[in-house]
Order: sequence, then C-alpha cells, then structure tokens
Amino acid sequence: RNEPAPAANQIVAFKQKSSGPVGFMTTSAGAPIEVTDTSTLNKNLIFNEFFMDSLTHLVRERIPERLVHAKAGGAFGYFEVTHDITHICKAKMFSKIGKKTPMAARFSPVVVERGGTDTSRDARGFALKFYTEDGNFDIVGFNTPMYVYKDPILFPTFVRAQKRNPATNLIDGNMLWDFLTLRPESLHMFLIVFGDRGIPDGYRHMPGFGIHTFEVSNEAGDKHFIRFHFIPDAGIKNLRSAEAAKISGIDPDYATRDLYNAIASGKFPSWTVKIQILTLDDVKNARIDVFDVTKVLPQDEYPLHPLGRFVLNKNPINYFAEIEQLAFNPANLVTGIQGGPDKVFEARRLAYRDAQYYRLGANFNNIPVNCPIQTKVFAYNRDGVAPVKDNQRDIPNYYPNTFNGPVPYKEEKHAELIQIYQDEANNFEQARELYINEMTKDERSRLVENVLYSLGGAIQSLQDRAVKFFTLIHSDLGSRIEQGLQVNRTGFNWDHDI
Ligand code: HEM
Repeated sequence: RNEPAPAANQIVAFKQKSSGPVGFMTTSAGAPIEVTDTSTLNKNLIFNEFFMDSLTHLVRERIPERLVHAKAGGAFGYFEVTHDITHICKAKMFSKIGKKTPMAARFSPVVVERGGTDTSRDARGFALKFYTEDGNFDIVGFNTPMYVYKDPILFPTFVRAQKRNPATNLIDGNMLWDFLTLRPESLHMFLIVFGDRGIPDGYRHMPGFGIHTFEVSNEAGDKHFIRFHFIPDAGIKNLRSAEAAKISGIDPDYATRDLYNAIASGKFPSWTVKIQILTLDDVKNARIDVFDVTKVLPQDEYPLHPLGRFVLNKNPINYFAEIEQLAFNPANLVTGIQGGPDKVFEARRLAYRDAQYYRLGANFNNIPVNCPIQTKVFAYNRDGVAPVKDNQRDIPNYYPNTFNGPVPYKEEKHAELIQIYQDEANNFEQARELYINEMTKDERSRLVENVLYSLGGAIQSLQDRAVKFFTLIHSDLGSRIEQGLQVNRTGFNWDHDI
C-alpha cells in the first residue's frame, strides 16, 4: 500500500509525534475546564464555561476574506544571493554572495473566493515577503510578466467586472468582455490567461514576475531600474482546460495540496531569481515606456541577469495564523530599493495597507508573521485593537521630541521626474509578438478555443468589439475567433447548452 500523502495524514502524524494529549483543556483565559452534559434540563447552560467560551468564540471566527486573491497556498523558506549586484543596489539582502534572507511566499488565483477552486482560468498572485535586516521587503507579483492596465483608476471597475453580477450573483461573461474591449490594452495579459499559462499545474511549476520596473540605488547613489523574474527550477507546467475542469470537480484544492505535500515530503520547490537591468539612459532612450505595466521589457534588448534563488522548505504550522494573516504591501521597501515610479505602484502603496487595516485591524504589523524578524520596530504608532505587543513600552510617543525617542533615518532621494516616451495605451505590438513568436501553433489553437468558450457567452455587440481588437492584434487571430463565433451561433446555443 502507498504511504498516505502528508496533507491527508497530517492529523495522524500529529498523534504519532505526541506521547498523549498535549495537556488539560482550558478556557481561553487558561482555567482548567470540565466538560459536562449540556442536554440536561437540570443544569444552567450559562455556567458551562466550555459551552460559553467555545460558542461565543466560534461566531467570531470569520474575518473578511481578501477582496482579490482570497484563496491561496503559502509557505516559508529563504532567499540566497548567487550573483553580486552591489554595483547597482545597496539593499542589505543583496550585499554578498551566499547571503540568505528568510522569506514567506503566498500564491493565489485572483478572482475565486476563499472556498473556490485552484484550477480556474485566471492569473495567479506571486507574493513574496523577505524579512531583511532593514525591515520587510515585499514583491507582490503575478505569474504573468505584465498587468491588465496602467491607469490605477480602473482597479475597482476591473475587480467588479470579473466578480459576480449584482442581480444574478453569477460570474458574467458580458461584464468581463465589456471591460476587456473597452480597455483593449488588457488583451495582452489576457492572451496569456486564455493561453496555456492561464491554468498553472500547481504552484511549484509557475513562474513569477514583479512586473513593475523598480528603481534601485547603489552606495554612490546612482540609480538603476530593474524588473524581477522568478523561474521555477522544476520547469513550467500547465493544465489543459478539460483536465483542469475534471480536477476542479475532484479536488478544488489541488494546487494548495500539491505545495503542502511537496514541502512536507522534502521536495522543496525553488525558483531562480533573475533581473533585467536598465540605466537612466536606457530608460530615456527606450522605444517603449519601460514603466508601463501592460508591457514586457524585451529580453533581447534588456537581458536577464542572474541574482539568486529562493527555496520554500517549511509549511505553515497553522494556516490561518501564518498565511491568511500574511499582509503583503508593495510599499514595504528597504534602503536601496525605492519601488516602481509608475501610477499603478503608487495606487498600490495605499490599497494594500488600507485593505489590511480592514481585514486584520490597525496593528496587523504586530502579527508575528508580519513582524520584521531581523530588525527592531521603532514606530510612533500606539494603541488600537490587539495585538499591540509591548506597544513601544515607555518610549516617547510623539515626534519630534527632546527625550531620546526614535530619530529619522537620512531620507533616500528618489529619481527626479524623467522625461520619457509614453505609448498609446492600446498599442498591440507586444500582444502580436506573443501570439506569433511565443505561442506554438497548437497553443494558438487552444487560445482560440479558450477565448471562444468565454466570449461565446457574451452578447453579439461585445463579440464584434472583441473580434475587432483581436484582428488588430493579428488578422489570423481575429478571423479564427470570428469564424468560431459564427459556428457557435449557428450550431450551439450557449444560453441553453451550457
Ligand atoms: C491599481 C492597482 C492595484 C490595486 C489597487 C490592488 C489592490 C489589491 C488589494 C486591495 C489586495 C488585497 C490585499 C489584502 O487584503 O491583503 C490585493 C492583493 C493582491 N494583489 Fe493587487 N492591486 C493592484 C495591482 C496589482 C498588480 C499590478 C499586481 C501584480 C504585480 C497585484 C498583485 C496582487 C497580489 C499577488 C495580491 C495577493 C497578496 C497576498 O497574497 O496576500 N496587484 N491587491
């Protein structure tokens, strides 16, 4: 008989590693507790502390799920420098070859709710938190090298367009295709979502991208601009639509289970970390706006330079405490890494902090998994909902002060505004490249099939609009989708047959 997988066997393994019950049960306040019969009419339930304590706690167990990226798998490990980049970046975590920094990772589909399926056709979040000696550095990325739009005002609209119809409470193809065709720059990323990479085969075989072009600086104060790439050492693997649909019925937690089992059985997933590097002159002379998150930076012009690798070698011991409560924020930056100068990055500096105040409360950075474990916090924040930890003890609580409260660090100078060439939003050159040069003939056919599956459910005026933009990307893509839609119209009724 095969050994049961670690995830299926977790509770049995717990019993095996403990010599007996872990202790006497107590109330949350620590008092030993008796369990008495609650069904008898002859006793007051209100004196039953087990009942009172557990019931009142149970009804407070839920916190808001993340607005997006609600479902996830996550783990812990380390980042290790393999190549020197101190000539461009002075961040301590990159200071010498061989240096290791502890980290956390969380991988997540964007749209599905917390109880949804891991194998939906969607982009995936690729969020990393590095616990550096200068505080936490977060790269909150995707498994696609580009994002949907470059105007952050579209974030609420796009989230809504992908979520549920307000009347039917159903995911609604008309809403999605309305958005995609009103903001056609989004089709670049959606070619990937509808292509083979739209359903990764678990998280271990998924690449990651920081997407934004980050500004970094060296000891001399020179600026450079970099994009992060994370390449899975186990290779990229994806699922086909039919396979994914089947898995989704059998095991909606497929990717979460796979990550847990791999780590628990010592097959630690790892990623090679590479960066594209641009000088200020490269930025000024670039043919494209290198800060545009809907674009990739062509690798023939800006090649990948190796930087390091990261390894995930530790599962959470408690999922809620360590993964649900993880709070990533693109604004978590460290000395030497100034973040992206673009507007999407700027919007994100606000959104995540705000979301986490709502989701986890004002002191979410005091939750152990969010604490910068390699440095001490000296913030002028006090009080609020738990956890407050030591609440900065008796240190002066106002700034400035003359009584030895914490003093500011020398402020890092950001690059002045740079005059650069900015493209029209709907420039389809890169989408065309992706379709023609990066996708194989078979993948192009599967892309068309997957688009038809989704677009076939939308009304005709949206289908016509979509065909127009697919044709602008490439006439072959446009005509195959147009023909496919016509076959569907005559031979197949999506409303009734699906
Ligand atoms: C205007 C642009 C954007 C806004 C306003 C925004 C906002 C948000 C918000 C509010 C959350 C939930 C956070 C939480 O509750 O903890 C979230 C999660 C996330 N976002 Fe964004 N986002 C934007 C763009 C992006 C981009 C460009 C990327 C990828 C490069 C991205 C990747 C992620 C990931 C990976 C998560 C899940 C983090 C986790 O694992 O906890 N987002 N975003």
